[in-house]
Amino acid sequence: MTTRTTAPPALDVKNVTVRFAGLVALDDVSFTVAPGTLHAVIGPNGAGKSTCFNVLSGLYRPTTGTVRLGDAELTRLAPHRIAALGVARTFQNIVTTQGTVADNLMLGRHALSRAGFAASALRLPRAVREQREHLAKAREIAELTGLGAHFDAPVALLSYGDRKRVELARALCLEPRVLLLDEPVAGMNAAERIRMTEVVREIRAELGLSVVLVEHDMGLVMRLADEVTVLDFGKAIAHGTPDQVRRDPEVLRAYLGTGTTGEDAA
Ligand SMILES: Nc1ncnc2c1ncn2[C@@H]1O[C@H](COP(=O)(O)OP(=O)(O)OP(=O)(O)O)[C@@H](O)[C@H]1O
Repeated sequence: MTTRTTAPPALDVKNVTVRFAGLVALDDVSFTVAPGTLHAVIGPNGAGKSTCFNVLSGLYRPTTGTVRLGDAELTRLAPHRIAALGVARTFQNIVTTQGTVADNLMLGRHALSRAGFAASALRLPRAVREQREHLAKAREIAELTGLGAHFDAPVALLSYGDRKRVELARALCLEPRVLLLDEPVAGMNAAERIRMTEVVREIRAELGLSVVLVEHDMGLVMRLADEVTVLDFGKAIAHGTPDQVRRDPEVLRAYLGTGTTGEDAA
């Protein structure tokens, strides 16, 4: 896998508010994901984490506020335009059980294809060459995410942990500069969580991309995050390193107020 030499631009979330009818799901939220860092967004249930992710990936338009990736304003772009600027996301719920691992990763390469449909269908030399290059890249990403041995296997036959990593690998096939990880270990057993933690570490080291992580598993957040933003009732109540936020009185109040404590809730 080629290691990226240029750092991704900063991702800047500025004064973002999202209103649904009378409800304020995000209330004037600002934070910056510094280039090449892993930034976690945590908070109790209903705090606004998914809303925040949906704004970053373009599924929701904020009522006010902006999201910028370097010089590019993402705020009003459609999801596929945001993806084309190098922001890829995973989804909390695994959506695919169709096809092989290779098929799914090639879907992730689709947005990067230059040869048109007709050229591919006619198997013109340029299209054939491009297809071969995409397949080689997909195989590299499968290796990096621990799926190399399953490259030609049907996804439906894989374990839950492996399928979650197919979802991650599919997003990586877009060669993103920023990866949005939506609860990557949800529903996993302890061994699968450890494996996913290792893989996230490896992709960061190898690809140098920025990662935004929404995750309920506080152990994972504390092990992986460089910086954490804590949401509560739509407001950002704390920012800092994992150590700083875990000792922040406002954060403790937010979690204790929901009846959850310790490392298993976010
Ligand atoms: N499409 C929507 N329409 C109306 N209200 C919504 C919508 N999406 C989210 N909300 C509300 O916005 C608030 C924030 O929800 P959100 O799903 O962002 O929280 P969350 O932190 O991701 O919660 P969880 O940890 O339970 O997934 C909640 O009160 C939720 O009911």
